Amino acid sequence: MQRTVRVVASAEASIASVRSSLRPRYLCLNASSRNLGGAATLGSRGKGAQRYFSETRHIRAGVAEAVLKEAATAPGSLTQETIIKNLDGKEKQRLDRIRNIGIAAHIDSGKTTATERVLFYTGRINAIHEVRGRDAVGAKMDSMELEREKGITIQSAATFCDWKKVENGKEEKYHINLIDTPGHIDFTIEVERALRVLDGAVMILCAVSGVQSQTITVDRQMRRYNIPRISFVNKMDRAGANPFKAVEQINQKLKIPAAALQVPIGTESEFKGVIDLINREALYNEGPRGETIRKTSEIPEDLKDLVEERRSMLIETLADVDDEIAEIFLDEKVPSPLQIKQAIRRATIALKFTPVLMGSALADKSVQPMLDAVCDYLPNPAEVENLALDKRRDEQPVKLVSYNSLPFVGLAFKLEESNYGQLTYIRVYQGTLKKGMNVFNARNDKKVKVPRIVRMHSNEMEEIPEIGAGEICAVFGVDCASGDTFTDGGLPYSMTSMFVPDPVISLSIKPKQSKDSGNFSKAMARFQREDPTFRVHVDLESEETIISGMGELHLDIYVERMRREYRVEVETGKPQVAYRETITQSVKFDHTLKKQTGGAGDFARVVGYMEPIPMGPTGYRPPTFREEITGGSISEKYLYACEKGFLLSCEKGPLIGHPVLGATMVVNDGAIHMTDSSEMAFKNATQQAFRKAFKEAKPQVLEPLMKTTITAPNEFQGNIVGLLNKRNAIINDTEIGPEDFTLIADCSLNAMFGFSSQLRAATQGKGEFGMEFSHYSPAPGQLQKELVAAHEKLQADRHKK
Ligand SMILES: Nc1nc2c(ncn2[C@@H]2O[C@H](COP(=O)(O)OP(=O)(O)OP(=O)(O)O)[C@@H](O)[C@H]2O)c(=O)[nH]1
Repeated sequence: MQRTVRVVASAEASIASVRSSLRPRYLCLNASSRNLGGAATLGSRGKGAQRYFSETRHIRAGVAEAVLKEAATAPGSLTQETIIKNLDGKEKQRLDRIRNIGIAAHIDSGKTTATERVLFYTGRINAIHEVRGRDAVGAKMDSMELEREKGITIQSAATFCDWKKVENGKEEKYHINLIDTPGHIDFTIEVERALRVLDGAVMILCAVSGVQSQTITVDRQMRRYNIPRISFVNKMDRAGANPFKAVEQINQKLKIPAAALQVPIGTESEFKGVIDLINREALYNEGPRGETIRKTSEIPEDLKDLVEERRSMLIETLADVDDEIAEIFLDEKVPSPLQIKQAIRRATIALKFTPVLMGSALADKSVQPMLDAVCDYLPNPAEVENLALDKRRDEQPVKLVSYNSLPFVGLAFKLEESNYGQLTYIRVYQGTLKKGMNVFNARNDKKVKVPRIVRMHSNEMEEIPEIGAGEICAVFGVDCASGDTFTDGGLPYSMTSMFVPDPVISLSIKPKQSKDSGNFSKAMARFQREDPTFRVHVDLESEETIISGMGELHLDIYVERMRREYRVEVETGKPQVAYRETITQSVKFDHTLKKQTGGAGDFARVVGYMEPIPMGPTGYRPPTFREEITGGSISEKYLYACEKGFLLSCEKGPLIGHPVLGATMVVNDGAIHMTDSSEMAFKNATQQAFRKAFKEAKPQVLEPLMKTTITAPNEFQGNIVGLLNKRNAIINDTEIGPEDFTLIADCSLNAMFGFSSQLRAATQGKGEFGMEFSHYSPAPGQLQKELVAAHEKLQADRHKK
């Protein structure tokens, strides 16, 4: 399990220290049977202790808070379990009934369609609208006009709902905060930031395609943030649906033990419902939109064997990942349904297992059992370890506790511009966020007042006076950047933010009419604030505004949003690839900068060598600078200037003006002049030495290779292999399914421009593809020559001007 709870040397000792800081009479609380919120129990200290008992009852809430406060401020003072055990009953129950979940999957698996059902069955919406449906309304969670038009999710959308789960004839209400994320890799940051703040996820798979390229990406992202997940095999109504193939693929390809909790009743258009393997019960959806679940213990005769076979497989898989089931299994006994459920919960939260459910969102089948599974098997906020870094204590990690009366700590994970100003999504990790409260931004210590708090329901909102720990909300009027931590000012905490991939593609952009430049700048500033993978900079040489992002679709969407939301028509240049430059051999340098133009001159001499850095596990490494000066020929401050000069040079390589990777510069000697040397002289000398040495070190242009996944009906395989061969792609894997095939290849990004339209033409619009940055690799010789020549011409033209 990666979500290790930091077991502290002695939790009890810490409790003792907290207690000793309290007045002595509190010692009557028994450490082993502390029940701070419930009835305080009497210690074994006899009558003296008894005398204090009644007093303690009055202040026990205070003690609870003191212990918890200490737990939250002293790094590693208590284990998460101890803290949770000590939460008072009400608080425990509140947390127990909260689930913060995300829905993530490959493109078009049915995330939005499934979310629409969830909202309908939980009573959040009164009617179901389909993605690209005939009623032209569009699904609730695809609220952006562009999303509805294109039928894709571009931005993640947050909502919440209450699900009434029936357990043993009793209704239990769960509050679910839910984020629907986009499937396209171009919008991957939306998945990253959602997973960063969620406690669990539903991974949706297509019953026909099983694990697809983006499922693998999503799997990686879930692992990055230690997110427990349940799996939902959707589209069981489609021809060729096979949920067990999907289960097998989760085991094999994602390498996470998985087992089905259900078997389908009927397949394809005859798909009627599922059999719950744990209770051996058939579940049928009834009513116009499948809103009623009819449960019966009558299992269709032809499915009885399959039910027993799959039930045994479930128990066997659990025995591999859960000790309690392993023991029962070894004793050749059969676990009870309750034992199975508890084991699934334990193993899922421990990231050792994923339970697989199945259904068809579009056909309104078997979505409710998936919601039950969210409540049954995904963790509540108190069961997830969330850490902050304590700035006072050398950034040591501290556990945050989802307890309402602790000091507030929250993370701003997403920004969005709305009609009422900037909306900031916040996950409250600890404490309570109240309207009108002052919060502090841990990045810059700025104090901001929270004027309004809302709960988001896609693009609608509901104003609330406060929000407790473990919840997700949005606030207005709080100026910050994505990933900022907020506290109540008392705790010097900051939380680590999400992983932000580097952009791979850029293009120049400018408004067609100069009158639009105000709105153009506004749009740029907003998009950049909202999306950390969208970058904007002005190229100092060409004076052009350059936007960079994750792919053509990503940038196209922003250009389109500029037109629609800001009424700015823009001109864009040809998309440019984010090339890099490197060297392939070691060279020595000995460079002197000497200028004597009357008055004070400039003097700096730098001696050393430049060499390639060996590749790291993820490829070329960032450039590094080292000094190996002996005898103090260059002083510390000038060496610092040398390093600055080197790093500056690496931002724009000498070959084609792109950043440098995989090169190290070592300065091991030099000379200074008593009056003429300066930091500026050493910086410039290093830059000049770098340019010369770089060109001598057999430099190379590197191009990004993209892991490209293409799926299309089998009959088009030949066409697609032809298209890829033309692009010199390296095909790494081909998988042929009953209808479709999937091909995984490494392609140069440069060769993939315009591929989407060619793929459409070659597959009658039935092919799909996705690209994701894989690694940098030397560009083909001819391309390198062309790029260098083009860069030289550009430089010469600029000089002429
Ligand atoms: N046959 C069938 N089609 C479905 C099912 N669920 C969704 N679809 C269809 O699959 C397509 C994609 O559905 P979405 O809900 O937009 O999928 P998504 O995963 O949210 O898509 P992105 O966010 O763009 O990746 C739509 O045309 C849906 O109608 C299902 O259970 N069965």
